[in-house]
Amino acid sequence: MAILIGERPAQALWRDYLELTKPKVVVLMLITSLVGMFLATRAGVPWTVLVFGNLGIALCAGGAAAVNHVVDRRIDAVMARTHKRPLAEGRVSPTGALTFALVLALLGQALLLTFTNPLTAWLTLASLLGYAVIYTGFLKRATPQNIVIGGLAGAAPPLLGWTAATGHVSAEPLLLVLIIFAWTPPHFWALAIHRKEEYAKADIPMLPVTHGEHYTKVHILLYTFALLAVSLLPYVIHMSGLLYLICALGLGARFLQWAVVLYRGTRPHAAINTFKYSIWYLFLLFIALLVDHYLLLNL
Ligand code: HEM
Ligand SMILES: CC(C)=CCC/C(C)=C/CC/C(C)=C/COP(=O)(O)OP(=O)(O)O
Repeated sequence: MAILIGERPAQALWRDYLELTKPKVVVLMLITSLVGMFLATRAGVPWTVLVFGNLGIALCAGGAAAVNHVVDRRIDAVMARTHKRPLAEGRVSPTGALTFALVLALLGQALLLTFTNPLTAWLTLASLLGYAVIYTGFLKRATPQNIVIGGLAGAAPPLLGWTAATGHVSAEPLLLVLIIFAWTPPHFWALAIHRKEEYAKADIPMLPVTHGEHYTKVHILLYTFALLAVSLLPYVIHMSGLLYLICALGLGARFLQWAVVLYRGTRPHAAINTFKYSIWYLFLLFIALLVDHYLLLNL
């Protein structure tokens, strides 16, 4: 029998707090930080860095996401996609969510400082503030380029993984950041086209609302071209081998195909399908980087 707290089952409470951390987004981020870590070294990554480094990054990202829920609770309540969120429906209070965010962020920072290095802790803190304060608190309501600039925070995890393993920044992880940076606009604007009316209703200046669908589709196409080009650079600088090149070309060509289908407007549901594909794309591209890395090491 479920234990009741007031009118609510106790179990729903932890689920609400988990939802605040945007767990699926954070899991994909963790895959990119793990790949950053593994690609950074020829020798293995120490298990403490692997476990507590990634946990630290995940806790800080989850903390940033919880702040996003607090700041956005009023607009979340207006949009169909987000109106059932814990703060939008009042199941979690802003104070409760902010306390939770603070605990996650402090725990994350403590783990990073203890098991990795100050550089990783600083860069993670910058990403946390970049998303929670600069993107959510300011850019989101200020400019249709919000997600392009704010995308840097979400793109950081491969760099965070790399610095956690090595203690320094270098060109290779910055290339991985660049890949996610170029991926973010097609990822988000495809969804924004699908949800255009909701963003307009919430008065958020997303690109399809301010500049129309056609303009947004052209930009998705351009960024997808740029993404395909940038995704080939790991091969060009001999960071990755032939297996990665083939995967990057195949995955990129498919992304481009979706961007063209979306641009032409010939298929129903093209926008949401492009958004869904973008998630598979990033996941598979980073898996390809990892598999290729270990293949190269064994050759
Ligand atoms: C500023 C940058 C970004 C913006 C504006 C953005 C926007 C969004 C939005 C609005 C959703 C929600 C879709 C929904 O609720 O149906 C979403 C979903 C998702 N995003 Fe992003 N995103 C960004 C960066 C990233 C990054 C860097 C990653 C991972 C590396 C990522 C991974 C995902 C995943 C996995 C989902 C699906 C979540 C689910 O099904 O619940 N996003 N994104
Ligand atoms: C430390 C570190 C790596 C920080 C990164 C933090 C993080 C979780 C970034 C996620 C990016 C994202 C999902 C943006 C969408 O926000 P939105 O407010 O536009 O979307 P929403 O309407 O679904 O809330």
